[in-house]
Amino acid sequence: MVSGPNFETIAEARMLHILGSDSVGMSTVPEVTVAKHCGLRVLGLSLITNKVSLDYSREEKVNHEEVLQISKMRAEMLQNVLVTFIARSHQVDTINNSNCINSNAM
Ligand SMILES: O=P(O)(O)O[C@H]1O[C@H](CO)[C@@H](O)[C@H]1O
Ligand SMILES: Nc1nc2[nH]cnc2c(=O)[nH]1
Repeated sequence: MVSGPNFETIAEARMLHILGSDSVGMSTVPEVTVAKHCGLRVLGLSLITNKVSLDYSREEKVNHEEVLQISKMRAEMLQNVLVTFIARSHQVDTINNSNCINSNAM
């Protein structure tokens, strides 16, 4: 994680890569920290929107417009992932609750 608001420099990206990072973001970790502080259970999902450059000779730079564009392109797919996840967790809860009722009845 980098705190932003700027994207990581190539040196920072290289350091993160050497430390074993597969991806980098700005907001997930602070959001999870606040959510846990408030006693919430958290499921983190990250959409990877762009490549991070590790190479000084690479011309392309990360930009916020690209992040927004890819996010818009993937919004429906993410919505489907979430709807499926919520529906399946509800099924698991229902099965777990019915097991509790059955075992209580014995
Ligand atoms: O940490 P993530 O969700 O990648 O968010 C960061 O990425 C975007 C930068 O384009 C900004 O919205 C910033 O908050
Ligand atoms: N730190 C960081 N956050 C991002 N959020 C979206 N793309 C990026 C990125 O390349 N770096």
